[in-house]
Amino acid sequence: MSSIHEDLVRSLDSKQAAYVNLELPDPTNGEYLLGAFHLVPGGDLNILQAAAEIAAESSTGTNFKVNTETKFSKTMNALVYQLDLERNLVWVAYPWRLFDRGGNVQNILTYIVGNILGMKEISALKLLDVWFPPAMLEQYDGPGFTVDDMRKYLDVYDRPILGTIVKPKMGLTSAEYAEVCYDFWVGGGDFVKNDEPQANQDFCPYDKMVMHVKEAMDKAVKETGKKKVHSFNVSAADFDTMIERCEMIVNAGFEPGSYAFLIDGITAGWMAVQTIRRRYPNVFLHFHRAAHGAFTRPENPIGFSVLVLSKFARLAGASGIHTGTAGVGKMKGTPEEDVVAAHGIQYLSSSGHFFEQTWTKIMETDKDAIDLVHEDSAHHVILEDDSWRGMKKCCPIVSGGLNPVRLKPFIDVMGNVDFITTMGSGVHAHPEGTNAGAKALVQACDAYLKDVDIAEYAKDHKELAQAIEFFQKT
Ligand SMILES: O=C(COP(=O)(O)O)[C@H](O)[C@H](O)COP(=O)(O)O
Ligand SMILES: [Mg+2]
Repeated sequence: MSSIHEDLVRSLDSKQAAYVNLELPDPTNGEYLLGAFHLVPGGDLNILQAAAEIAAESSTGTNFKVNTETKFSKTMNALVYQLDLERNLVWVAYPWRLFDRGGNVQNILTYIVGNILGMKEISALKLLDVWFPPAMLEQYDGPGFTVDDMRKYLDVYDRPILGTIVKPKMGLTSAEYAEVCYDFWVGGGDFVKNDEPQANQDFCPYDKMVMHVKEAMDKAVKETGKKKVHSFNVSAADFDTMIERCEMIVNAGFEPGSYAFLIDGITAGWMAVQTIRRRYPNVFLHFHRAAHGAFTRPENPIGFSVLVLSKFARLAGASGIHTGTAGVGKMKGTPEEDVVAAHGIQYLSSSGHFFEQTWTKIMETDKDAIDLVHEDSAHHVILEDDSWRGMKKCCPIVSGGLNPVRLKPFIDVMGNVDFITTMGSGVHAHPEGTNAGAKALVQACDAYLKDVDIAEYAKDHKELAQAIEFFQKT
């Protein structure tokens, strides 16, 4: 241990010392969930003292050593096990026996990004990356219905699933709403989502919206001969209403695979996410992350990263989560944030900001399973049979502010096409309207797949030419 670290350890009081072990033999021995935090002390404490207070408050402790602790309770203490003083980074190991049994994600978050974000002892505290041991992954659902299942339903492979959000965000009647869906679908789009606040507004009653969407989808499928998908926001005031909305959709005659359930995962909550995952394992669970910016924006010193949010969404069973456009669209974001998050949830094994996460529940002893694991051409680890052994993939959903002109620039940053893109203004602001907007999106995707520059391709694809003219000038 370096002398600086020895000095810091000597500065700990007896309570703090019980939450630090800079010589923890093997943090990856399977007992611990690991977290890497950026931490700047906020008061008189040095970084190790502050980190110890964080470890205490986010596991078994409080601000004073209590007389009621026991020999066993001390074994549940989180432990600060690594420091990087240059970058103000601290690593904490959480005995995952601390967490509620039965695969409860909100319980973990209550510990590791709960009270500690409010403590006086920090002026900056951000959970940048998290690592789950294989034995822990066994306890969590992971996704049920994946984007691969959606691809099979749509018969769409080797390209992004092309989607939109109906705009205006709110204010259309249910019939007007469904008409926009129809225009997009017959323009060649695959996937339409409710916008994240769409619910049971008096001017667009939920039951009528569902019914009109079904009619529009049937018409579009008949005319195009292609399957279509609609993602319904089922977030609601309470679980009964949420389930009622799900059942309304299930009983409206939609083909299995043609609908997804959208949950505003942060404002509706993790229990809503996991309830839907468990009640409807064969429905694509679409995690919209409205309000995530309060925690994840790169300039926010207190919160957690897009990668952390996305990893927990996969653990909870989201089939897809919005992971951002890496700054190509309208939202704040960078490739280091958004693309790392996207790769962190769509592969079986990937490098995060600080941890290599392998999403297999394969135990070392499960030798026959190991040879099912191999690498694809991009050296991403994939599991031959994406069965119980591996936690299924979670699909990046890429949206905010994209348009046909920005599709290729985003793909170039993303490095693959295995995502769903949902463009709102990028379709409905097209000078010739939604149907032309959809055609422009399809044409931009075709140009990409044919490796033709969109300006070239636009020469004999008018909707794309109009989109370039319109979106490039803005
Ligand atoms: O309605 C939209 C996008 O509409 P538009 O395409 O008109 O911007 C989504 O709610 C944002 O994608 C959320 O952002 P993110 O996807 O980053 O979570
Ligand atoms: Mg939206």
